[in-house]
Amino acid sequence: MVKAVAVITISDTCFKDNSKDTSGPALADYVRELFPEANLHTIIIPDEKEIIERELKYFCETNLDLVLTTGGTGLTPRDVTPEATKAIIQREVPGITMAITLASLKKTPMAQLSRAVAGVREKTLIVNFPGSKKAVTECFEVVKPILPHAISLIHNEVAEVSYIHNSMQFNHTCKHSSNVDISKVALRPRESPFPMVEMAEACKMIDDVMSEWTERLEIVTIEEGLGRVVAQTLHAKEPMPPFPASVKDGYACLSIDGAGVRRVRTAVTAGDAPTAPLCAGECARVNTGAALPAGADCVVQVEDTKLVSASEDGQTELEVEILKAPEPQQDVRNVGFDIPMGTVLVDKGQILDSAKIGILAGAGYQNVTVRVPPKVALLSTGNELQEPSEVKLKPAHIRDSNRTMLRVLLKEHGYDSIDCGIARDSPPEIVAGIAAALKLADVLVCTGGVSMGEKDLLKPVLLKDFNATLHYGRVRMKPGKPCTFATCEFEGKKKYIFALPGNPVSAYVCALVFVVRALRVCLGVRADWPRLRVRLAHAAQLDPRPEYARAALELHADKDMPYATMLGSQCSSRLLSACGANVLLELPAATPALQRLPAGAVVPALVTGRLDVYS
Ligand SMILES: Nc1nc2c(c(=O)[nH]1)N[C@H]1C(S)=C(S)[C@@H](COP(=O)(O)OP(=O)(O)OC[C@H]3O[C@@H](n4cnc5c(N)ncnc54)[C@H](O)[C@@H]3O)O[C@H]1N2
Ligand code: MOO
Ligand SMILES: [Mg+2]
Repeated sequence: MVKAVAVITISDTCFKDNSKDTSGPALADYVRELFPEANLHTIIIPDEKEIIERELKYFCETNLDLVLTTGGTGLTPRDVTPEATKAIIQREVPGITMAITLASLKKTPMAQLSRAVAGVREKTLIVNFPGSKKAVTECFEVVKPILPHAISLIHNEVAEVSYIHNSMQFNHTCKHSSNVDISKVALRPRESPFPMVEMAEACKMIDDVMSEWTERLEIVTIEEGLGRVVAQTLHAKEPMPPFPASVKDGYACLSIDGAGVRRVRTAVTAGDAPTAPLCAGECARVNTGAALPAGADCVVQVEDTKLVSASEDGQTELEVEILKAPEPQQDVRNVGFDIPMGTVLVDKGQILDSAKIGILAGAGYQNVTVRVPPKVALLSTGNELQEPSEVKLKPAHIRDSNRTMLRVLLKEHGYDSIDCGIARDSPPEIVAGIAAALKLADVLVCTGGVSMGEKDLLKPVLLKDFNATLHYGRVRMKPGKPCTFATCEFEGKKKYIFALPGNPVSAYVCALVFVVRALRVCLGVRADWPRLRVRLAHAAQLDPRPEYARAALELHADKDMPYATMLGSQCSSRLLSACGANVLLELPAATPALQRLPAGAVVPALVTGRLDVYS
């Protein structure tokens, strides 16, 4: 447990004018995020070796767990932070500075000029960072995953260390079997050992991992292909129209005849094969879509003609007057006008919609080869869960809503899934539930048991019993913080596991932003949800985590942008907040300066629902 941290800004300039300090506040924010329960001390001191040494010693003597400095690590004569740090530490930790330098060198050759030091005095870890906000941000990312563990090691926290060792096998190569003892509640870690990754990192991990998925194909009828991703490019094997066709109901003529009286030689309605070619001075009555007789090169609509003579019974037109001289090709669709032969009708990677299916039908295709998404299994976990169909609830029980919600959420977005029931909160039951699901599916989506309680067994079971690689175990997002993405080998095949939080809204949001994304990556289609800029219809309180707020859009023709109304309390348990939502608003994390967005503020919104269905 990290109780106290100090962030020291070391800079003559910032010491004189505190408002110039940007790296210190940035570092303080990162520390608050990583150790929300720790007391945080922030000070600004000048580039004076004695003062730096005195302050570092003071913080070590007052038993701080961690001291981070920013500034004074470069080559100017006033840069003395490394010297002061070296003078007071008892053990150097060169790996930390090496890791920072290696990572920074990828971004800038200037990293060669940093002389930062990391080390331990008594029970305090001290790490020097450079003095810019950008550098602090990049360097903190590098050390973030090891800080809790390093501090536990310094404090010799045996239980925590062993758990962290096991859980830290993700991202790394040491895939030895885990010895996490999850049966002893007193030994559970008091702080999550899983680094909190940013949303963008989590998405990138999904994209990298899921893009390994090898394409699987199946042939379906074009109608069954609705919403599916086409795996082969289909061309027009014949032109559309296959004959020169009239665009209007009128008279097919020779444009060279100009205006004037014509003999109506024949009538051609749609579907009639044209008769003998027209000669000069003749026309043919035609309907929209009818084939033009040979010789005709234009159509004059009936409105631009006058009857000159007819048979006595009024059944037959004998002569008409063309009132205005027609242009060549007027109101004619020539062969291939709509679709020239060889045109790409649907391209590999496109999603079939009604128009494309119509085109394929018109072009004589009956079947289409489409990509097959991975098989998805759904598993709920929790001792408190009963089947939704059960009429009577046992004391302290609830009905499982996640499985049904996820099944239809996936269906809504075009994916089938296999229901694998409920596993109780015991390691053998969870192992059995996961194993049964992995036998049937490539992707397992389970809910519950990923947070910090003694019954939250998913991560330890995945690590220990499935030797899984955890790509991430926490994400800086609300809802969905403990969301987990893992892969493992099972019966010789790679499996992909999304362990979503049990809270219904967390499961809903994580399924949209992670699971649907992963399935889209497998199909090789655009993975991101479309983003709109929308205005808040009301003020919104910001959370320390970036938030996906469920909202309904109102589309007003007279307003410059759609207006978004959040759907009541955004508590993670309250699925009513997602009912009727067609967007997830991407609300930024609160900062000391910005705690609330006013009504009318513009925010990005992920369009996850239908915009034509709103109340
Ligand atoms: N000490 C801490 N506690 C919690 C933290 C934390 O960081 N420290 N994180 C909170 C957050 S954020 C979330 S989200 C939840 C995640 O919980 P779990 O994934 O461990 O899920 P459970 O504990 O099993 O259940 C949570 C909640 O959801 C209900 N639930 C579970 N499954 C279903 C289902 N299939 N259908 C309907 N409702 C379900 C369950 O009854 C609980 O009420 O943890 C916080 N705690
Ligand atoms: O992240 Mo949890 O999903 O806030 O409730
Ligand atoms: Mg829990």
